[in-house]
Amino acid sequence: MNLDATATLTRGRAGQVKMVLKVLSGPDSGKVHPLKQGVYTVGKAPTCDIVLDDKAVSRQHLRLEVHDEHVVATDLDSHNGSFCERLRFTSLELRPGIVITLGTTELKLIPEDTRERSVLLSSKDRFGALVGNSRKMREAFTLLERLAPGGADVLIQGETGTGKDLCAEAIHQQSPRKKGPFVIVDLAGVPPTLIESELFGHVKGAFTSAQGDRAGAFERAQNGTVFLDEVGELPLELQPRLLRVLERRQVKRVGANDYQTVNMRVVAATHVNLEQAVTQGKFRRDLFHRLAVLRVSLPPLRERPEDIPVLIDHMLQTTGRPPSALSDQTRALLAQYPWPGNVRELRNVVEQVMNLGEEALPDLESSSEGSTKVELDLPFKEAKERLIEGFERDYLKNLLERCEGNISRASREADIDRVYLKKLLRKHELDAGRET
Ligand SMILES: Nc1ncnc2c1ncn2[C@@H]1O[C@H](COP(=O)(O)OP(=O)(O)OP(=O)(O)O)[C@@H](O)[C@H]1O
Repeated sequence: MNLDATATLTRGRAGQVKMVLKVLSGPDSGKVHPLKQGVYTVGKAPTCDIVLDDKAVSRQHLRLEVHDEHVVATDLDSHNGSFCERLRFTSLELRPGIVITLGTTELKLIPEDTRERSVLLSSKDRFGALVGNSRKMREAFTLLERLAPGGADVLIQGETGTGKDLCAEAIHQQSPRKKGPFVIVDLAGVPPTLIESELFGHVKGAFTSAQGDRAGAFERAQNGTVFLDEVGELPLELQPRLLRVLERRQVKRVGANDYQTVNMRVVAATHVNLEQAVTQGKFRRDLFHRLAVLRVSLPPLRERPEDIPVLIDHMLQTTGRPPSALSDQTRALLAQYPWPGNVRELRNVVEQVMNLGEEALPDLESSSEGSTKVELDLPFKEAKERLIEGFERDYLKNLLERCEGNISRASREADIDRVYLKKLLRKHELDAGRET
């Protein structure tokens, strides 16, 4: 490595700031280094252009060559290595948005002119208690951030365990109604005979067991939000009454003569396909259209396997455990399972493993399409490598299929650098004829 040459190039740095390097974690967390075209050294030595006060970083750790739209990062034979997506690299072309790790320090490359936008985008890695880094979840978060502060009713669709409850609560919390009540009615959990009274309330004597007046959910949610979970379970005969509530904000208690005006927002959720329920005559078309004005879909976990590591880290963090609490082997196993019970099932398995140890990992059947399986009779290191290789191959195949072989799209969807993606595709011989 020719440090003199680097110094000459460094002096040649000129022009406008092209990008910034933001320190996301480690002792220098929060620091931002503007990068102009030219060469920078990164390391612990005070003579480096970007000094990191991290014991696990070498004195001269990394060299960055900043170009117009990309940066070439070269490891300077560092002791602990430079990593991207958990893979060690010696030289890598970095595109804006990418995160690299040196020691315990994570560094993110952000284009200067969109710094503000990037911060906003990264804040979309979560919405309330929901986390997710996949493109699909980020899109859902962007939509949710926009619609939550408004007053319009919302329909959340998603399979069981995809976070519909958490999503409804976060919408309430991020709305001007957050100081008001959040009233939940699980329509699948209330006996059909009681749903009417639960939703609309009743007056004394309206039916045999009505011993006093009772306000229904809509009234109880005054100035707040009503969450109608499993709205598809609402009996057909009650559906016109819900429509009236949505359209006129008026409710009449069972047995009462007059309507009362209510001021609340309705957030409804369903795991069934309501359009199909409409065609089957189980759900009123007018009610569906009224409910579906603002629709958010939470994708199943099998369609966003890249969220699995993020969710696992989040689960470990919320229970006060370090990321190392789960071995790479267990992580690889969890990452290749299709999770029919979605995030709830993943959370249950992670909790089980945390409490009982990794031996308690249930026998997760691998996806029918997947070729990844644990080969227990091999030496540990080899078995682990094969498992990870299998996961990478399955993941990439699925990614390419989803993106119809378009590499740029695949790189965006998987949120991995295009050059790195191409390298992975080459490694797994999946690159034939793909140049898009
Ligand atoms: N994106 C997410 N981030 C973090 N945790 C999540 C996420 N999605 C779901 N969970 C976890 O999964 C659990 C189940 O989520 P939730 O009850 O919101 O799902 P649901 O879609 O409402 O399921 P159901 O249809 O069965 O009621 C939550 O308690 C939470 O721990």
